[in-house]
Amino acid sequence: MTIFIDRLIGAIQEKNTPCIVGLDPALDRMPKSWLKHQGITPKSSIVERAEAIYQYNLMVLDAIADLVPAVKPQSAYYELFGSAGIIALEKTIMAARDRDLLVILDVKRGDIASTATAYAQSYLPSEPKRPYAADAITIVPYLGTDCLDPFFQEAIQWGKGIFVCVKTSNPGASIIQEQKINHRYLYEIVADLIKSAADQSIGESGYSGIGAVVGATYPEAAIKLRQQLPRSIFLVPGVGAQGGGNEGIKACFNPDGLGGVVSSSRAIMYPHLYGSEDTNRDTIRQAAIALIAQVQDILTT
Ligand SMILES: O=C(O)c1cc(=O)[nH]c(=O)n1[C@@H]1O[C@H](COP(=O)(O)O)[C@@H](O)[C@H]1O
Repeated sequence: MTIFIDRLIGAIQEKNTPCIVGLDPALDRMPKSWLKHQGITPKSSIVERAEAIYQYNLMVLDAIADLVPAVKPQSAYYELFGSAGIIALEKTIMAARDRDLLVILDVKRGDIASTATAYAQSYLPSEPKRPYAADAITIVPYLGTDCLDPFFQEAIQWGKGIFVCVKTSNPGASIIQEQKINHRYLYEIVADLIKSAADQSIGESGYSGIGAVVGATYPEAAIKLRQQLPRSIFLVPGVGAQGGGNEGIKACFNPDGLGGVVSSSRAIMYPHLYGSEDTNRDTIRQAAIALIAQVQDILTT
């Protein structure tokens, strides 16, 4: 069995980019012309809307599948439609796998040990054909080590990945994550909790799939965290729509040009909202190519 981290690093090297695309399908961001073409109106049923988000994802997947190593669906955009949305998420995961893309399912879960195990078994099952079968998930750390360990154990057992929210990209993150305890930031203490599981699960690629979410919006934190967790893979959001800069992206990578995946959702999925005249398969592809070029430039200079 080739474990998640080695498949991810292999796909990054094959596609020659650490950029990934977030699948956050929101009807109110989709072009009106596209919705009209799909027959979506204010009277459309929940099932029709959920099918529309799946169809939109197919357009995005077809535009970017050969360019990037992975996609990151955010569960909330699917849960919004109840069971129909869950079906749309399952179909999206399967469509991504069919296109040889790794799937990082963004669920940001966290709970007491017994429930954490159930979450991990739901999203990271050993059989790839199970619903929700993702390659990695995002989790939140604030219930403590007994919340983290079941996720780590399940992931290590089945060769999957975990991204712990260590320093998130949002503007309010510092109010909690930059609290100081004994002269150290809370995010550094959270990183300590990951280190031992990460060190015990280093793959042939030299990296560990026990990783961290580190926003591109906080370069100083990223520099510290890169030193603290040298072998962990970082999920790096906050580029594009959230304005994270080159410095923050660069800080998340090691000198070998590896160590992170740079994730962009809205700026890729909805080019018409970010300066492009239209959104279609071509403009989505162009948006992904632009991100890839930007990141390549950052990592090679
Ligand atoms: O885990 C994430 O992906 C994540 C972590 C974080 O710190 N900040 C963050 O924006 N995200 C996710 O990234 C997506 C937003 O990406 P953009 O549309 O590119 O800004 C949403 O799905 C967020 O939930």
